[in-house]
Amino acid sequence: MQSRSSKHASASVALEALGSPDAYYDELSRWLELEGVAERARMVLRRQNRSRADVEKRGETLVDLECVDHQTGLAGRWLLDFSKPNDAPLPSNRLKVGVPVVLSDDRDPKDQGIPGVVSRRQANVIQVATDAWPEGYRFRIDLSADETTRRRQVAAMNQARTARGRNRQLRDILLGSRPARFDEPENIPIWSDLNPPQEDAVRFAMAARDVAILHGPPGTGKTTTLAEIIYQAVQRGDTVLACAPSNTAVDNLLERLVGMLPNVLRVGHPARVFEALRGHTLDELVENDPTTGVIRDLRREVQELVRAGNKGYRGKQGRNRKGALFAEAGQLRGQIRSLEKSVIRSVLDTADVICTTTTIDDDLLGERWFDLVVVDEACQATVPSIWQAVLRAERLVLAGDHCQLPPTVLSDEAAAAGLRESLMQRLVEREGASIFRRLTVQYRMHEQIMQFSSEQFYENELIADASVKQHQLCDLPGIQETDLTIDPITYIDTSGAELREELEPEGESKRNPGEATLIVELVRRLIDAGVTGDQIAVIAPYAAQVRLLRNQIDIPDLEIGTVDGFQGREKEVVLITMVRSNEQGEIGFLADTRRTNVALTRARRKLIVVGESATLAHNPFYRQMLDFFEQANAYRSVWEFGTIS
Ligand SMILES: Nc1ncnc2c1ncn2[C@@H]1O[C@H](COP(=O)(O)OP(=O)(O)OP(=O)(O)O)[C@@H](O)[C@H]1O
Repeated sequence: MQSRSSKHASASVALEALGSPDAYYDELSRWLELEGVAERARMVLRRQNRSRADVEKRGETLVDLECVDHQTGLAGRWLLDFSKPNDAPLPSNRLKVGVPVVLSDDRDPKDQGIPGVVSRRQANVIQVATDAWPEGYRFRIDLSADETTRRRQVAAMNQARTARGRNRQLRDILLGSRPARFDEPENIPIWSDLNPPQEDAVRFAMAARDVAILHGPPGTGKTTTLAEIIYQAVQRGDTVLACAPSNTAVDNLLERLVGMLPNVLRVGHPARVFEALRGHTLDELVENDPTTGVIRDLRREVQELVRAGNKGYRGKQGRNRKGALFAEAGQLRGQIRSLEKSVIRSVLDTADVICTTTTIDDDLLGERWFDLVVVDEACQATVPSIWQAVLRAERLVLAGDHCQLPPTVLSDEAAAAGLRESLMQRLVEREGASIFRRLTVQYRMHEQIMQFSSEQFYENELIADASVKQHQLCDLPGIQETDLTIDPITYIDTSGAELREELEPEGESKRNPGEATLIVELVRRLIDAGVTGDQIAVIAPYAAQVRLLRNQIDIPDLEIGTVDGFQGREKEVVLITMVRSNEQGEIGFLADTRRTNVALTRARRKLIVVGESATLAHNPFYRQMLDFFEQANAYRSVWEFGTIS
C-alpha cells in the first residue's frame, strides 16, 4: 500500500528525471532564485510599513529599540543587546536565534541598515551579532532575506555538479542514478534502552554504506534513536557531523548526545543555552582555551577604543579622531580573528561529534570531512539546503517524518515546482522500503488519539507504548473526572451555529470569532476541572485566529500558537480550532493534510477538535476524520455547549 504522504507529492517536475546533474542543479538554483525574489518582495513590503501602528503584528519586525549593551563575540563580531524603552517585554516575534536580520535606524526611513544574525533572545532583550556598528539612537530589527544562506547553498550545489570521487558517488546515489548499498546488519550491542523497531533501525543505519533513512512518526523516539546511531558510530571510531535545519532541533540532539559522549561540540548560536550544554559550545570552549586570555585583553582594548570613539567628537578634527579610533579598533579585531582561528581549529580537531545547523559555516569547518553525517528533521530541509552537509559525508543518515510539515517556502511558484519536497521525502518515494526503517512504538498519545493519524499516514503501523496507551487526563493529580477529562478525544461540530470565518481586518489571515468563543469556554471548563495552564495548548492553522485567541485567553503558561510553530512539541491537552467555515466549502491550506497530522498528534491525554463539518466534509480526508470521531463515539454538537455566537 502506498502511504498517504506520496499523494502529497505536488505536480512538480520529476527533478531526478531531468537527466543530468547539471539540469538538476540548474532547476534547484532556479527555485532558489524564485524564493529569493519572494523573500525580498516581502521584506520591501514590510519595511514600507514603517508608519503603521501594527508594524510588529506579523512578528517579523521589532521597532523602537534601544541598544542597552554590547560585547565582542567570536571572530570579532559585535554582539549588541536591544530592549524596548523601560525594559518592557518584547512583543511576540519570529526573530529566532540564527535568523538573519537587518538592523536599522528606526528614525531614518532611508537607512538601508546593516545585516546581522539573532544570537540570543530573552523576554526583554534580543541580541544581534553584526560585523559593523549601527548608526542611530532608536533601532529597528527586520527579519531579512537570507542571502548568505542561499549563497552557501548555491556554492555547495556548484561543487556537487562537478564533484569527483566519493562526493560524486554519493551524489549519484541521491539523484537515483546509482543504487544505495547495504551490508548485512550486525547484531551490535545497543547502549540506550531502545525498543525493537528502534534497535532494528540503528543496526540498519550502521549497515548502510551510503545512505539510510530513519522515519520517525510523532513521539516514536526518532531523536533518541539517532543519538544511538551517532554513539555507535563514535564507538567505531567514526567522526560525525550532526545537523538539523533549525537551531532548536540541533539543540535537542545535542542535549541527548552530551549525556552519552564526552567530546560533543556545538557550533553556531544555540537557541536555548542550558547550563549543561553551555560547556559544549564552540564559543565557550574557545573562551576557556589558555590563548584566549590574550584575546580577551585585545577585546578589552577594542571596547575602550569604541567607547572613546563614541564620545561625540565635533567638527572635522573630531570626526578624524573618531575615524582613527575606529580604524584602530578594526585592526585589533583582525588580530583577534586570526588568533581565534587557530584556537578554533584545535577545539574542532578534538571533537568526536560536531553539531550545527544545515547552514554550515564553511570558513569555520574548513575542509573537514566526516565518516558519518546525520541530518535530523530532514523533512524540514529543502533539497538545495542539504548539499552543504552531503558534501562533507562519507555516509549519510537522514531522519524525519515526511508525513508532517514540509519546509517553509515563500514563493508559490517554487513551491509548486517542488521546493517543499525534501530530499528525504523524494528518496522514500523513489526507493521505497529498501531505504528506510520506520519507528512504530510511540510514547506520547493515548491510543485513540494516535489511531486516525496511524491509519491515514503510517499504514496503521503505530503502536502506543503501554506507558501511554490508556492514560487519561483525569489520571493526573488534581484533575477531576468530567466528560472532557475522561474521554481522550472529542470533536465538536459547529454546523448550524453559523460560526463563520472572516478575514482579519487589514490582513490576509483568517479567523473565526465564534470558534474562538467556544475554545474560551472549553478552556474554562478544563481549568475548572483542575487542569493547569501549562498542561494546555490551543493551536490553530491561521495566525489571525492565534492573535484573536491570545487577546481572549489570559491564563499563565497556557500556550496558543499556530500548527507550524507546534511541530515537534507536545502537551497533555490540545484544543484545535479549524477556523474554516464558508458556503463554498473552501478549506485553503488545510488541504495539505500533513498540517492536520501535526495538529492531531500533539496531545498526550486529550485532544479536542472544533470545526464546521459542512465545510470540512468537502474534502475526503476530513470526511474520514469526521467518520473516525463518530465511530469512536466522540462526536458532539456545539449546541451541547450553550449559546456561543
Ligand atoms: N525506547 C524508549 N523507551 C522509553 N521511552 C522512550 C523510548 N524512545 C523514546 N522514548 C521517549 O519518547 C519521547 C519522544 O522521544 P524523542 O524526543 O526521541 O522523539 P522524537 O520522535 O524525536 O520526537 P518528535 O515527535 O518530537 O520528533 C521522549 O520522552 C523519550 O524519552
